[in-house]
Amino acid sequence: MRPAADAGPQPAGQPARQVPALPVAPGTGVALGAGVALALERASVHHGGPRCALCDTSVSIAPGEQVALIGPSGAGKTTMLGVLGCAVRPTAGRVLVDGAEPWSLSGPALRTLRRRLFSAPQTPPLPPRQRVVTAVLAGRLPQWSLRRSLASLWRAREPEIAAAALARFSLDDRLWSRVDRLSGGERQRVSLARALVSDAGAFLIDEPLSALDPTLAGQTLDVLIETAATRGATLVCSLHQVDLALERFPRVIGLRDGSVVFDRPPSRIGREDIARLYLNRDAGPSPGRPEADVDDGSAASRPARCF
Ligand SMILES: Nc1ncnc2c1ncn2[C@@H]1O[C@H](COP(=O)(O)OP(=O)(O)OP(=O)(O)O)[C@@H](O)[C@H]1O
Repeated sequence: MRPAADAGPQPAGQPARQVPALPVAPGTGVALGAGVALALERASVHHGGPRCALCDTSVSIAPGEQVALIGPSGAGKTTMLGVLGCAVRPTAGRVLVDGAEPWSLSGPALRTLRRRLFSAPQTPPLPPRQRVVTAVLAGRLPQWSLRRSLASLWRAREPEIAAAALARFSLDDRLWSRVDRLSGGERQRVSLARALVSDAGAFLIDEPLSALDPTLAGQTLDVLIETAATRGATLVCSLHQVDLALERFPRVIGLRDGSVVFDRPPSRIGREDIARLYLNRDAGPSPGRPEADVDDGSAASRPARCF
């Protein structure tokens, strides 16, 4: 693993730039690097209709563990991340964060617990007219007082911290740009830079690579993985890039129809497992569809590398 200070993505063939290490958040009372334990116990979520978006699901994620969530559209990945991030309340079952049941806590205790979690949604909620520096430093709001947060809207505090985070994503030259002057991929990385400036013990990241080209996607994922590993933070990341999930994560959970189909290391996930996970049951088999790639018998024992 590369050291945190020089791990930012670099264009191929160019010498590595010197990137300052991220300063540590002072005085928050939250130990940087203390990973958060996350668990679902027979958790279900109904978003209103009869179908469950998450169906009687149990998983246990140790502090500092790195887990990829994969599965077809509508499988329940965002819903699972929402439940783990205490944004979505399970309609049945329990979620546990560091052993505590968030939905039974008082308001202030729940807010304290949520500070331990950093959730990055699929579509970054970045105000278009905001400066990038302000957008990134929003990742520090949970650890700032109200007064300091309001003051930061007027004048950016600690811009060097935002600059260091942006540098990890090769965006340091965009520090003072307006958000609406960024490309979709730049906006996505600005949103991820928020995770780097936060002192959360768990990163729950929903499809962080959807707007990125393949090279940037790999580099960006590496920054997230290295940052989490360096801090000992827990990382749960939903991905549609199955190859990257299998290459970069030690544990991969396959979700389909709100249920866990498999939950194991990539070395024990075969092409057949991937093909079944993504099987489109509305259409019959045809050449080029996932099941056509599966070798009968031996496929399940080989790591999948077919997407
Ligand atoms: N707010 C909502 N109201 C009603 N149904 C919802 C809501 N959010 C999600 N769903 C439904 O819950 C199911 C799971 O959705 P979810 O967004 O968790 O899937 P996903 O695996 O993240 O999908 P994608 O890969 O397309 O982002 C889907 O059937 C979806 O239509």
